[in-house]
Amino acid sequence: MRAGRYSRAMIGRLTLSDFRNHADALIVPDAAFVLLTGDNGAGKTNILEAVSLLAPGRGLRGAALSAMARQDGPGGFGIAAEVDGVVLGTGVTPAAPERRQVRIGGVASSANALADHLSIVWLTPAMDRLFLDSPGGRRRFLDRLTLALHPAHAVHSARYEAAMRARNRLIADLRSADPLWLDALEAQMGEHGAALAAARADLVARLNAELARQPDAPFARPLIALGGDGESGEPLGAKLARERRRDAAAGRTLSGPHRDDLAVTHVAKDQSAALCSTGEQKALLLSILLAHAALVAGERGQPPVLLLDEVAAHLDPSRRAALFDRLRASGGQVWMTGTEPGLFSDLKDATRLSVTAGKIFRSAA
Ligand SMILES: Nc1ncnc2c1ncn2[C@@H]1O[C@H](COP(=O)(O)OP(=O)(O)OP(=O)(O)O)[C@@H](O)[C@H]1O
Repeated sequence: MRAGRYSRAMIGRLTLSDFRNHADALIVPDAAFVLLTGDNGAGKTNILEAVSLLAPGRGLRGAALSAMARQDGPGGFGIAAEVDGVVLGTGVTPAAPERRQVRIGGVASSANALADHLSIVWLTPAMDRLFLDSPGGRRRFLDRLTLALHPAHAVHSARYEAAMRARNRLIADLRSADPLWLDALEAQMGEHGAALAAARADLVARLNAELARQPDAPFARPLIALGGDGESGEPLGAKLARERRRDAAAGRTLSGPHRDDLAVTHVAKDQSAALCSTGEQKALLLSILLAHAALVAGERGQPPVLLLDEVAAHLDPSRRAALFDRLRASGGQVWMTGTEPGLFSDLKDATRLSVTAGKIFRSAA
């Protein structure tokens, strides 16, 4: 456990330069809740996206870096945040608009190193269809949660994918493929695939244990299960070797953790999440994220920063009040957006900001 290295993970000061529609913005939160309200298109989600770039990856929209620099700006953008006295900075220069640069405490660093200073968890409207759409989105969600607890997950994932791509190329012409090379690739897939599956299974078990500790009402309690074909007990490497011909006919690898899925059940209703109402699905997702935030807090000794985009508007008043209570109890910093300031009127301990066309103003409670 590395928790001793972490202090209070709160963003004390955030500056944006030429990021999306924000030419020059400064936010100095002085409370656990940071509330961003304003009309559609004002630039609220853009601020959450900027914060999400203080973690490894492409942020909460998964967008291209070149799309983030302000149109009509000089090209390039910068984001800087003070986290417990250390300035985390990221951005791109006009000369290299697709090369993300990271500085930690003024020293050039890697995006992965950001995770040592700040842990960030988000929920956006784009995730509303998570239970309805294809398994790929659920796998990415699962892997994002897994990575927060198993830092090596990204490496196993990259090596597994690389070996699978190489295998897919070879089996496209199975007769002239070198069997020894296929053996080697399948052994790699077996090794990294087993690590992926184990980390995911560990995450799911810990999430379910955490969810069982959380109150059931008024939030829906989910039960999570991993669906996939890893149940047979046969090592993946051997299975892949046996299935070469079938995979060659299909033109791709049909077995392995790249086919896993996440099955979520609404416990009280004994119903799949996909059959639940829109608001119930949102509540299930929030329960999972809050349980995950509790796991991250336990692992790191520090709760993550939560970014909740347009979450309050989807909940009825009792669920909204319960959410605010749970968020306060989580002890972390929470950034929330909404078009209606009235949604947040019950929150006394908040930095209230109104956003209008890329300008940010302090607003009264
Ligand atoms: N690179 C960019 N340069 C300038 N403006 C941009 C850029 N990218 C996006 N925008 C603008 O940012 C605005 C969207 O901002 P954002 O998504 O933060 O809105 P929002 O306040 O969250 O709105 P909603 O309530 O509708 O979700 C749009 O008007 C869009 O044109």
